[in-house]
Amino acid sequence: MNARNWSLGQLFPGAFPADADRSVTGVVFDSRKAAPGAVFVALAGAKADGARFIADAVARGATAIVSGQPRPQDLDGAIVFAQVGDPRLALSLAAAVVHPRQPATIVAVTGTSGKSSVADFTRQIFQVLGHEAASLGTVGIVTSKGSKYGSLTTPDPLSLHASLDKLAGEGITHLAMEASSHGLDQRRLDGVRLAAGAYLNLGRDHLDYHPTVEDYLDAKLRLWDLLPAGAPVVINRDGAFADKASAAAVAKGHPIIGVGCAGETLTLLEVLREGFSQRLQVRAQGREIEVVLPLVGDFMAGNALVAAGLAVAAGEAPEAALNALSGLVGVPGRLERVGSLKGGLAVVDFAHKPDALEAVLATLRPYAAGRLICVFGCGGDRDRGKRPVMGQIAADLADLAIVTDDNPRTEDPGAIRAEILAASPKLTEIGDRAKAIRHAVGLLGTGDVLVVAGKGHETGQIIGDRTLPFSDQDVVRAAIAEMDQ
Ligand SMILES: CC(=O)N[C@H]1[C@@H](OP(=O)(O)OP(=O)(O)OC[C@H]2O[C@@H](n3ccc(=O)[nH]c3=O)[C@H](O)[C@@H]2O)O[C@H](CO)[C@@H](O)[C@@H]1O[C@H](C)C(=O)N[C@@H](C)C(=O)N[C@H](CCC(=O)O)C(=O)O
Ligand SMILES: Nc1ncnc2c1ncn2[C@@H]1O[C@H](COP(=O)(O)OP(=O)(O)OP(=O)(O)O)[C@@H](O)[C@H]1O
Ligand SMILES: N[C@H](CCC[C@H](N)C(=O)O)C(=O)O
Ligand SMILES: [Mg+2]
Repeated sequence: MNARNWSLGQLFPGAFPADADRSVTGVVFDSRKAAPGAVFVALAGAKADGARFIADAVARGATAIVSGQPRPQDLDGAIVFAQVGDPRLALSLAAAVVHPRQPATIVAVTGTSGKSSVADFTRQIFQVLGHEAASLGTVGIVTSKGSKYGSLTTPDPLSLHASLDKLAGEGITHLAMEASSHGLDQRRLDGVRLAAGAYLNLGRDHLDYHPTVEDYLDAKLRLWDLLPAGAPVVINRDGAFADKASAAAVAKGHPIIGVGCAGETLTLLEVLREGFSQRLQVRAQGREIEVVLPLVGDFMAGNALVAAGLAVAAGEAPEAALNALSGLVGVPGRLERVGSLKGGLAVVDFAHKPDALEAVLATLRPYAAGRLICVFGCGGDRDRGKRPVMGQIAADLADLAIVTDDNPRTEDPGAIRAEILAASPKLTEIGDRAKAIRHAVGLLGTGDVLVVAGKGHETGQIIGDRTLPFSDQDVVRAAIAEMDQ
């Protein structure tokens, strides 16, 4: 809770006409965090209705309530109360008042796959071009001074605005952030002053939360509503549903920076694979520019161009943005080459959804003169429908696919594996993730490539409500060290 006070009129303009001058000590949306004098915003959530916790917030000292529902009849008369149409929006706007500073230039990227990579690459481009830059998303907050891990891709509005305020205070002028579909749907970014947005692609994910794919796409395209009039939008023209994303941007009057093979602003003309790098020919402003991208994979080239597009949207010269790509460093746990054993290569990747698994296996296939081996699983308490789909992809695209556990959370790990294994008799099963990885490393021989997919940068395995320390990279390295005798 912050030391200073705010008036309710400042925090929630128009919501408390009679009590606008009343001051509160802070804003909370979780009753358990309510301190004396706070305003509690009751949110209708996926698991619970926040209105049920109004009494709890008051018992802990809250003196004002904002809710989507009418005033509870038994609420103490001394407590001020406002009913608003969209409590999540009200919360986000209030969070931006409580934590007022933001980096001057903030860009956001949405899409099913590649957001973390694009946010990181955009930060790197901004840094190369001389700006104090940060990125914020699944891998946490990253600046030139280091990184701080956070558990959500798009944090809740109070944490998000506290971070933006702190970054601005530290002198960060440029920020690239991820906009998850949950974050957009739940209005977590509505108080962020964005300069530009980007759309990558759309595949199957989060259908446990979004009722349909259309609803999922609509949530992503809310990003355009958050941009000021005339702010540019970067579209990966090669991504699924790019036409819909661009039609929605045009309808809202946003100019488009199209990138990719079908892009009109940064046009990818040719890609030549050179070991673990690739040589890109890109046309920008009528000129052909050659970029040596020190990263593997067609989709990483696409991500890099979206990042360059965001830098252009933020006012950088296209050629300068493209030239900065030659110094890009890969993101932890995204096609990360961890080690080699007996002429075989081990890679760790964050693919935990069908499109990503398909893309990563297709990307690694040309590197596998021998066998392509895949160890993967599916998270518990997440979209069940993707399990057999991922099982089929692994069976089709890998020579050997081992199904293992990946954050079973509150589900029965064996039951999750069974849903994946049902896709194909070709799949094998080793439940314990460390054992599965060790077994796969032991199979490596000349020309083989092993990809351990699903956890990427994660440092824990979530079993029940406990998170046990676990790192795919550490297990791979330890297995290699043990077997490389
Ligand atoms: C499904 C989902 O998105 N849930 C998020 C949502 O919680 P919710 O509002 O649905 O919470 P709820 O449990 O139903 O409770 C409703 C309200 O009652 C309040 N409450 C609850 C208990 C109590 O005693 N008192 C009280 O006041 C809660 O604080 C909440 O405000 O809003 C919370 C605050 O913003 C989030 O922390 C929470 O994320 C949960 C932990 C989560 O796991 N989210 C994941 C699925 C997520 O958001 N993932 C995306 C995408 C990831 C990606 O693909 O990259 C992300 O951005 O990370
Ligand atoms: N443009 C892309 N198209 C398809 N797959 C991709 C793309 N970019 C990355 N991937 C795959 O998706 C995985 C996750 O990449 P990244 O973390 O950059 O995406 P994300 O959108 O942030 O994912 P999440 O929503 O899970 O945080 C990568 O490890 C890779 O397997
Ligand atoms: N942000 C994603 C990450 C999933 C990572 C994967 N390891 C899993 O647990 O399914 C989610 O929370 O759905
Ligand atoms: Mg991410």
